[in-house]
Amino acid sequence: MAKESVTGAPATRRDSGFLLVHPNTLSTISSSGSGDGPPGTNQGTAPEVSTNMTSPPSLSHKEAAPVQGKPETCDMSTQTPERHISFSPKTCAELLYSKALSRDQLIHEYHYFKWRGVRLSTLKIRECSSSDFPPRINGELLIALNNQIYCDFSNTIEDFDIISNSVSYLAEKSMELAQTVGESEKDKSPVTPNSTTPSPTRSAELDPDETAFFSPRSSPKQRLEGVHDTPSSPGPISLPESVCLFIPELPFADLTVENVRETIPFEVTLRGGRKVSYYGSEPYSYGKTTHRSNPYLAGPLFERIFERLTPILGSDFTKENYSCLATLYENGSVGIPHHSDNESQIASDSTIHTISLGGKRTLQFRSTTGLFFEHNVELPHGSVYSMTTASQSAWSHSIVREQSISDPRISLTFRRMRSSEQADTDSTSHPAVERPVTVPPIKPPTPIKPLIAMGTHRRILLLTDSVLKDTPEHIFSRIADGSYRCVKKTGEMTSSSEYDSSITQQTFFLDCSKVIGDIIYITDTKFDEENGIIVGHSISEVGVFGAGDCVNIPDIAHMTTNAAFPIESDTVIEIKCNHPWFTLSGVEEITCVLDWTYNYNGGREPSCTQDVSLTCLPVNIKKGKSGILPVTKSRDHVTWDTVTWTVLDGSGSTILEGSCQTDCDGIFSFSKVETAGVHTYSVLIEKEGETVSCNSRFAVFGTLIYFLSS
Ligand SMILES: O=C(O)CCC(=O)C(=O)O
Ligand SMILES: [Fe+2]
Repeated sequence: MAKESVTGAPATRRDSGFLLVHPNTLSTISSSGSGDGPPGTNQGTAPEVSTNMTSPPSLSHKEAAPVQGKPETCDMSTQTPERHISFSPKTCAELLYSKALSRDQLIHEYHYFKWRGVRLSTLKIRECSSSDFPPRINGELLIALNNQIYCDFSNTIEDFDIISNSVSYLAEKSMELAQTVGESEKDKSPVTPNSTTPSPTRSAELDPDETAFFSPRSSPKQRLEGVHDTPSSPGPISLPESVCLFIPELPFADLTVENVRETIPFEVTLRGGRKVSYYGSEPYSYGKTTHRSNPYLAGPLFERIFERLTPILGSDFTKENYSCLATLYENGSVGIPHHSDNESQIASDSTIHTISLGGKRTLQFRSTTGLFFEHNVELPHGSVYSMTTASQSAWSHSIVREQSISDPRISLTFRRMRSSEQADTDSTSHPAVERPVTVPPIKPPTPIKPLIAMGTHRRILLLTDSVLKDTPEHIFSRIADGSYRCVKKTGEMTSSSEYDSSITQQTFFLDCSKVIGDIIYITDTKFDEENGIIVGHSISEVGVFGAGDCVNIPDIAHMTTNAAFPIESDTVIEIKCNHPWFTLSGVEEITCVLDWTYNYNGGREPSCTQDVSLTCLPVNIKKGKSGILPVTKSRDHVTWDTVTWTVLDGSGSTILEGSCQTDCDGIFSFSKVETAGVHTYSVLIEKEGETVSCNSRFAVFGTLIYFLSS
């Protein structure tokens, strides 16, 4: 007996998030419209596809037909099988919600589906923070899987009876198996639980009174047969014989519900309205219910049951070995939810045999691992079905509630229990259900070729060392679509007193981690140590577009990276900042800022008209030092204006010239000046028609300029 509910398992298929996987084509297959789809499934809607996908292999599905000479499978269906499969809820849950699934794996899966041409349209990768990134991808995968991915294939459960941690693996695997489908079914040999040499029943030996429950009847057939089932989901045509078998004919057709009720008291009522009585030498607990050991009732009922079944099921089918849970379902509104009888008190190799009396009810099997299959098996009055150990480890079963049924039903379920001594000496619980779990290796799919990079997967990471609280937003507004989202600021200074000029080089790493299509903008703040002023910001841009398609637009000279271009999408880029006014510290993680707050210049957007002051600024550059020539005053004023500046010699000839927008803020940087040759020059600074001339003395060596005095 199992728990009353299966944690996490959906109540209905419709609710369950079953996954339909069609890895090898996304082009034409739609759901059958049978209503079996998962929530949100676009039934009948062709999924978004990549046009160059190959067609699915065409598969022939066998009609369900009993195989002669061996036990029948459980199939009475004449339905045409659906041409897709789904994964069981457990597998889905493990796959999509497992903590074991790393972020990398999720990203891997994500890209797998992208690569397969599945449009993961709702994922806003760039809008997520690192903490909710995996769930978002999970959600997206779930949607994608539910809606768009189908597998054209049918096979028996064993082949897919795996607990997967990789959708892509399953998808690839299913493609392989799709090629061989059909063959394996044919070759399956039946599993016959406790098969025995039949012997005649001994009912004739019973006291005439004891036979009152039972009509005289012929010997039952002495073998088990596969039950007949109706697949209620796409999947194997028959319920595998390794799951459930019937004793042919109806061994207890002569035993009525009323007969049994006269003997069995059904004193315990369980949740859902089932009434139970328990008999057996060992106690039995399931869910919150515990049954103490309880001797079998004397009298004809159990005597006769064992007499009839032992010859069929095997000599160990005895009252000593087997317990009986008798369950009364007063009518069709009482059922038993999906569960597996996998309690540790049940012997690991016990087949569970059930006599079904009264109203004809439906026994439903669902696979719990690997692919999803669902089978309905009708339980007519007087029938006996046997569930194998496999049925408990890889399947759940339930008695479906059917409101229209008014007849009561009684089931007598026999389990071989482990003895107390066994239980004491063997502390391992449940070998029966601890079947080896094959966790397929996470097999990387064929290398992901990004379908498109630029503009499609665009995410922009802004890395800044701003000495201000936040880097002004407009600094990044040059970025074409303005779609920057993420800003990384570490080691930022909050005041100029924190500035450490001894830091001349720092290295940080930027892990692009397969985020294809990223554009990474790296900003820095220029800080005039001598004057204690911030003189501007700069941006470096790195595009990560996947193999063969990368760009680097270094905008500033003082940042270098180790990255050879093009950059592979999973490259770790090392960026060195080797100027004294940088105070970048390590960048380990990327933080996405969703609620960007503009906090530069007291929140005021700089104005392009008022902020640049064209004045001759004091310059103090010493020999042996690097430095800057401030051209504009920019502590609080940063504009879009383009400023040009020219260094002129005494004769008016241009010695040096340059221009910058205010995001580089009119500076000109020096390398170390080792030798000073003294000359007098003038500097002409222009901005939007305004001109300022500062007559200053500079020492200029080649491209080096050394300021002497104004
Ligand atoms: O009533 C039945 O046939 C099934 C009962 C059952 O699954 C159980 O007792 O565990
Ligand atoms: Fe059960």
